[in-house]
Amino acid sequence: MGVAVMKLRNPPVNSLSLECLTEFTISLEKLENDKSIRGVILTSECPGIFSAGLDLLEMYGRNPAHYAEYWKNVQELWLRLYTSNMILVSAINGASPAGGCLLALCCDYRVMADNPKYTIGLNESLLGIVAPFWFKDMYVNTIGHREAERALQLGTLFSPAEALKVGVVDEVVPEDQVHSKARSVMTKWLAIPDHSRQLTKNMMRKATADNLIKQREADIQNFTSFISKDSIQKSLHMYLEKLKQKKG
Ligand SMILES: CCCCCCCCC/C=C/C(=O)SCCNC(=O)CCNC(=O)[C@H](O)C(C)(C)COP(=O)(O)OP(=O)(O)OC[C@H]1O[C@@H](n2cnc3c(N)ncnc32)[C@H](O)[C@@H]1OP(=O)(O)O
Repeated sequence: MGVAVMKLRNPPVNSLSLECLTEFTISLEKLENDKSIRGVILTSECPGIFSAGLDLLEMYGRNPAHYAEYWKNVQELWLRLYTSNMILVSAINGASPAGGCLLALCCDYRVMADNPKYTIGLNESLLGIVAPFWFKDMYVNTIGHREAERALQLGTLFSPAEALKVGVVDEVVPEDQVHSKARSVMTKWLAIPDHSRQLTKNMMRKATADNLIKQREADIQNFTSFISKDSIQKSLHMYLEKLKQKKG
């Protein structure tokens, strides 16, 4: 029926390394150019994890040129996903912090597994970093200004039930039904003529995407100087240590 399933697979946690981001963007572009594909279901092959978000090791202990290159690719993937002509449905079958949540927010519809261990949200402030304005804009578009303001400051990671209530996800279903539900949602969206749906999507999202497009270079510079700061590198170091300790 012209639907592709994209499964993220970058073990152990589906972090978005530079390589993973680049492959993702290329795959998406191929699907976009394939006239037989009208929709994509985005999901994960890592058990219990949708995506751990941006790869912290791409933002820690590297040089400014690397940060700039990485950020350019993060922007590129976001612009392509958010403005895709295809119908994107996410089947969120695991934890989805920060960049993981970003991927889900780019979709037209979000189905999440009803497992309270899985959380979703833009938790950047907990890491001592700040969600960029375009992450914020997309959050506001999805859950409204007040909820976004609170969730961004607190770095809230919502349980599936909370995420549903606030509107971060559209539907929560038993874990074994995430894929079948995503498929049935897709069928409903496929019934709408592409040209009218695409123009409507464009009308809703263009201003947000254009806001980044008109200042892409400045955003790269901002990211690079922010992430290069000693204080920010220290915060990331502490966060990585905390992740390690949790294990031990
Ligand atoms: C002005 C403009 C300003 C711009 C300012 C800058 C803006 C930046 C925007 C940032 C966006 C982001 O997405 S920042 C990324 C945010 N992501 C997170 O906070 C997720 C952190 N991770 C977790 O919470 C957990 O790992 C979780 C995903 C739930 C899985 O838990 P598990 O118990 O299954 O697994 P763990 O034992 O924790 O992790 C397994 C290994 O993976 C590593 N790992 C986990 N998440 C990772 C990650 N995102 N990147 C790299 N590595 C990661 C751990 O360190 C472990 O490494 P080893 O110990 O070596 O095995």
